[in-house]
Amino acid sequence: MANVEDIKKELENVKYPGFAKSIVEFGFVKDIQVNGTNCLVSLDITSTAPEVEAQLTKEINACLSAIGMNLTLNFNKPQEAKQSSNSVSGKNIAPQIKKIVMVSSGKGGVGKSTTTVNLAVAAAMQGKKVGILDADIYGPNIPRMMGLNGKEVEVVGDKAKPLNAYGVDVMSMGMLMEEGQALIWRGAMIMKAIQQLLRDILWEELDILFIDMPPGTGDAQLTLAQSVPVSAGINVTTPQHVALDDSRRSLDMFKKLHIPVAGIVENMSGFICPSCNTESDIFGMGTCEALAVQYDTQVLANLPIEPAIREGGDIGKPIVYFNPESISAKRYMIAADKLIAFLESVDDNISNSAIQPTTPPGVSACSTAAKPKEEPKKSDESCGTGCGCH
Ligand SMILES: Nc1ncnc2c1ncn2[C@@H]1O[C@H](COP(=O)(O)OP(=O)(O)OP(=O)(O)O)[C@@H](O)[C@H]1O
Repeated sequence: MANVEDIKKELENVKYPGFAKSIVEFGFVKDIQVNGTNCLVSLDITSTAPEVEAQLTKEINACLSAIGMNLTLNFNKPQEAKQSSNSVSGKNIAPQIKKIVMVSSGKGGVGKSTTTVNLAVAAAMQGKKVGILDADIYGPNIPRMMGLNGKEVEVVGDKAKPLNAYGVDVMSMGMLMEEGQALIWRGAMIMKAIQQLLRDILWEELDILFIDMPPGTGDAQLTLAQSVPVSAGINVTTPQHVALDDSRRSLDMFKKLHIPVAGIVENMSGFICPSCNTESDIFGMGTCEALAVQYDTQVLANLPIEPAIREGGDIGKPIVYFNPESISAKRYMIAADKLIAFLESVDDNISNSAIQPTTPPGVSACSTAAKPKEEPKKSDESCGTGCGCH
């Protein structure tokens, strides 16, 4: 009859799936109890995968029945992470935020920060409690665009308080680091910084937190998706074909990270002449429509090149707040409205009401405000400034 030593010897022949070492060498065999021809083996394993447990059960059974033992196996394994949201790790390090919106672009300079600022202010103007996290470590422009450049961050205990402008809470890498520092940042540092910006900032209860990401599809995007459930992704692009190629990468990334796509913002789409206030096509307009169809999403807005948008960014006075009657402001308002409706549908249709643990089931952070009417000016005549209108 076999004793504990005999059984241990047999178990030395059982390799841990995928490795050359045995379960004994790994130290996974925690206890062996023998009672006549019955034995109880307890294993601590590191994998939650059911196939690992199944394979070990099969192999241990085979080798112990060969020496006439009846086996009872006990597995002690880690809890499987709940996959109730797109948060790959199942973690949510910022549960007081109901909806997180990742604003991304395939490449830099297409107007991602401008879009983030104006959409966030538009959502706040529609009654939402909104925040912006400027995670663009390579070019943290949000403080300037929100008129917060040079403002001191208040520290409470070991946490920092976001600043507020135009009803929006704002925190930026730019407010917390020395100038130029980010240029040497790589993978792990970016990941740590993003997690800290979510965990160590005193974010209040927010309906929507917009996150202005660094351009591209790298570590920052992955870290964010692994740290919090992201309810929606917005892709900002320009209508030129080369930008659209980058956009595809960005939209593919959303797909891979299981981030529902709220839509595409086609920025610098046409030109609004400051003299005659008419819109004309410069680089192409409307090319994102086909992209949206391809990715089963919508175009949230076509934003023209409008000098007032750039000026508003430069002096920290977002157009949507300071010039709400402008064509661009109205388009931002409609885009925010579409986004809010989308965020509601994420709750209703994608059945991920647990996407944010603090939102009780059935309660949405969002309501749909009345759509502002857009009244683009029609003009039959050129203003004579060469804007291209006719
Ligand atoms: N629709 C627009 N009309 C006029 N100017 C615009 C428009 N959109 C953006 N800009 C201007 O273009 C410049 C780049 O915009 P922004 O900083 O928002 O781009 P970004 O994609 O966030 O860039 P980065 O990759 O450097 O962070 C800014 O000066 C901004 O004011």
